[in-house]
Amino acid sequence: MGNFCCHFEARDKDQAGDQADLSKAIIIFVLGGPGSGKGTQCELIVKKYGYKHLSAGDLLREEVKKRTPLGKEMEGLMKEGKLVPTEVTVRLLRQAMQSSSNHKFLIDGFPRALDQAETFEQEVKPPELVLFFDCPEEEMKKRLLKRGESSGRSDDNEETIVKRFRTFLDCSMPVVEYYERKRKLAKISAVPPPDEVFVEVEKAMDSLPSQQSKASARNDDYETTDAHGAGQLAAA
Ligand SMILES: Nc1ncnc2c1ncn2[C@@H]1O[C@H](COP(=O)(O)OP(=O)(O)OP(=O)(O)O)[C@@H](O)[C@H]1O
Ligand SMILES: Nc1ccn([C@@H]2O[C@H](COP(=O)(O)O)[C@@H](O)[C@H]2O)c(=O)n1
Repeated sequence: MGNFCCHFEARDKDQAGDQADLSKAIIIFVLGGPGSGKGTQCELIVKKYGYKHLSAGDLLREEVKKRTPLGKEMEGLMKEGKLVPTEVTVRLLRQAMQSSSNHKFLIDGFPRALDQAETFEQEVKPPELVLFFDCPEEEMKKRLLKRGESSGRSDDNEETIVKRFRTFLDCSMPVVEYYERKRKLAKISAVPPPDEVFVEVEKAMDSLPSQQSKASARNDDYETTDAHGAGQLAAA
C-alpha cells in the first residue's frame, strides 16, 4: 500500500499548476450509511438548489472502469467494503471541483473517515454544512438488496453489505461525531419516504447563510414570497 499512495503524491505535484481557486467554494458534505438514501436526496437538492453533485463512490467507480492496475486495486478494496486511500479520493474530488464552473458543491459519501475530513479541510476547505441521513441497518440492508437486483454494483450483495456497515460504524461514525461537535451537522431521519425526508433537508439547506442572503434579495425584489419561492430562485 506504501507505493500505492506515493504514486498519487507524485501525480499530485505534476498537476499542481492547473489548480482553480476553490477558496470561494460552498461545500456541503452528505453522510449516511450505505443505502440510507444519500444519492436520492442529492438529486432532489440539485434540482431545487442548483449544486454540483459529486459522489465520491461514483468517481471511484469511474476509475475502476478504466481497468488500470490502480483501478483494479481499488475495485478489490470496494468489494471488501473497505475505504480507498484518502489521497486517491481527495485527488479525484479536487480535480472534479476544479473542472466545474459551479462553485456550490454537494459532496456525497465523503468524508468516510476522520483522515479524509482532515485532508480535505487542509487541501480544499471546510464544509458549510454536513447532512447526515440516519437509518437503521435493517432498512438500509433491505434497500441495498433491492437496489442490487438492477444496479450492477459489485458491492450490493449481502456479504459486502455487512462489511460496509462495519466500515461505516468504525470509520465514518467518528466523522459524524466530529461535525456534530463543530455544530455543522444536520441529522435527518432517512426512514420516511424520500419526499418527506426532503422536507427536513430543505429546513437545513434554508438555514445556510448563503441561502438566506438569496432569500432576502428576493424579498427585496418582490413584495411577497415564501420559502419555497426563495429556494427556486437560489437554484436558478
Ligand atoms: N427514503 C427512502 N425510502 C425508501 N427507499 C429509499 C429511500 N431513499 C432511497 N431509497 C432507495 O434505497 C436505495 C438506496 O438509495 P441511495 O442509492 O440513494 O442510497 P445511498 O445512501 O446513496 O447508497 P450508497 O452509499 O450505497 O451509494 C435506492 O434503491 C433508493 O431508491
Ligand atoms: N469517501 C469514500 C467513498 C467511497 N469509498 C469506497 O467506495 C465504495 C462505494 O461508495 P458509495 O458512496 O457509492 O456507497 C465504498 O464502500 C468504499 O469502498 C471510499 O473508499 N471513500
